[in-house]
Amino acid sequence: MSLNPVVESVTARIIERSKVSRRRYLALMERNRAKGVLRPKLACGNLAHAIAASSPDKPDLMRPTGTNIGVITTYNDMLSAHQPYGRYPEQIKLFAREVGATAQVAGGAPAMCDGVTQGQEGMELSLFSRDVIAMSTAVGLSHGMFEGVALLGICDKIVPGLLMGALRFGHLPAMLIPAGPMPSGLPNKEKQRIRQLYVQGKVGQDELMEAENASYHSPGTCTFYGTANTNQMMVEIMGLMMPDSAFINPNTKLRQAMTRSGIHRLAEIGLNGEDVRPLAHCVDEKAIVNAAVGLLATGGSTNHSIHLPAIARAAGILIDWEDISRLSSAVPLITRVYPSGSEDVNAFNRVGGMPTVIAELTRAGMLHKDILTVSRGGFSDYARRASLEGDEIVYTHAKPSTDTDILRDVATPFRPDGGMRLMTGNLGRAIYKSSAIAPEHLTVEAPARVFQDQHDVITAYQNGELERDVVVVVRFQGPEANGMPELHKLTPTLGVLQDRGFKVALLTDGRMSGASGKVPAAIHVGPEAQVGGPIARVRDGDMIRVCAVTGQIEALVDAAEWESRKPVAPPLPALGTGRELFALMRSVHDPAEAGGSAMLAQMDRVIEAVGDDIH
Ligand SMILES: O=C(O)[C@H](O)[C@@H](O)[C@H](O)[C@H](O)COP(=O)(O)O
Ligand code: SF4
Repeated sequence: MSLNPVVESVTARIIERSKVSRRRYLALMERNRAKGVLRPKLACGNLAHAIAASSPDKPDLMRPTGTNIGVITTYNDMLSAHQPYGRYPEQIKLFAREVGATAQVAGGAPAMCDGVTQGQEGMELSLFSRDVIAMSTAVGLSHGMFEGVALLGICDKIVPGLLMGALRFGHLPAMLIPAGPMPSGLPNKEKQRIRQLYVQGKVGQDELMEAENASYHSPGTCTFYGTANTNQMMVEIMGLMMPDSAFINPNTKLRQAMTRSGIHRLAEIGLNGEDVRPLAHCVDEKAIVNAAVGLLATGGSTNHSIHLPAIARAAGILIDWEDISRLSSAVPLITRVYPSGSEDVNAFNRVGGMPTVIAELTRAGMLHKDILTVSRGGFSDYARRASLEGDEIVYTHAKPSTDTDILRDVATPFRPDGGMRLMTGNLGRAIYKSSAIAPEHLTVEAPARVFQDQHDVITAYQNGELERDVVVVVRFQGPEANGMPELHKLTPTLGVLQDRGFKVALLTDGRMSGASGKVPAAIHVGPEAQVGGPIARVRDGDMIRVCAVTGQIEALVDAAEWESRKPVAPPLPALGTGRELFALMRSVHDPAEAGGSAMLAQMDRVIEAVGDDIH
């Protein structure tokens, strides 16, 4: 099947828009390769420091012709998904030695668990922690000791941050090394039901705690299709991890075999390997479009409407929400995984998983087949299912889905269009995830109730003030205001109101979790309230229309009255829990649609100043 014309035209539009920035990016990566810091150029003192503690690998590390893999690890015990990484570096060193290579931990990067910080002050550090991760990745790789990079990360801001940092060392080949989802526990839908019972006072804290522990019960990624698992999908469909490696559970033989084969392959594609594949050439416009297509076809996290533009920017590629919306009009929704469906990622993987998704979308002409991947055979390798025969991984062609309630073919999709769209109107621009919304809720027109703090919404509910059709407006939640937190704690409360038959929608310049689902939400509204955006003009009682059918976010207020209104003044910045440390980033960031990064906003200024005078 030839390439879908919308995919083709959006790709062409992105290539055209990115011509200058992509040219400069590739020139800088060539400068890094030709004149940058690489192991053979280190002085004796530099090298001695780098290998002082690295017996028994010292002799190999002294050989400039070998392959030394730099590991960036984001291990900590806060993220169940990252807990398995604690043992990975020692395993990776062993696997590297098996093929005459070496590995060293180049550095670590922080990782925030958005589940631990959800509804807490720490969530206000979450989005900008992605920049900290990118810069930490750069600090590790700046040692210049490496011919290849192994990135250990899975969750929300971590994979985007790792890629943003590693792409600035795009002259080096790199690979994401996943660790996989935890085995299924209490079903996500049942967890959500018990949360709603708790909100209504029908179950107590002990029952809620028991349900939460039964849902989040062991090492591995949470099993809903949120931002973390959307990351895994995205990295796999970009060909930046080994084929069919995203959704294998931790602590299994296949998982360990996949890590081993990844490290062996990384030695082959490293700068001194026989099949060099620099990250800068793997992440091109077509790979970015493949990621966007995967996001839409699988009903992935709304956070990727921010992360994908940021990752693309780090590779000199410019995408916007119009690109995503245009693709969404052509890309069918072919998976339903919680919150868009009832089943979890383990079930998704069981019924066919990424190989079946990639095979199906490729067959339908929805994906670029000619992208450079870390796998030897190229993109077609990713339409293959991995299994173990003894200790060896064998690949077989992907099979059709075995459960069409979870995964379908393109000819019989859940929806003819993707799970996400751009919303516009007199309230600005926003993103709306439609894949998890029942058809009867796609248009909500109701009076506004305005808040400036998510916790006040729950208080208003508890005081019985929201028992009606309502558009809950939560503003001053943008990157400039307080770091653009997720407001996912509102989901159970708004879900209760919706279940009672009220027309309910959320409108916010903040974010929602990839795990948020059933309640209509127009999010990432820009310009944000903090910079005087129109959302700062909304008053209690204004009729607001949130319509995913027409793509509209509209304050139904007399035009002259609307134009005459002044934006309300911002609240004072919040201090405590380290939030004051991030004031720097809140003052210089890009808007959400351009990726919401403070680091990239400033980077682009210096790149613009240097222009083509790269040397
Ligand atoms: O974007 C995401 O996918 C979320 O940030 C997710 O990583 C977060 O952890 C949720 O908050 C978990 O869901 P609960 O908060 O419902 O447990
Ligand atoms: S998926 Fe979310 S809640 Fe689960 S470990 Fe990752 S960041 Fe934490």
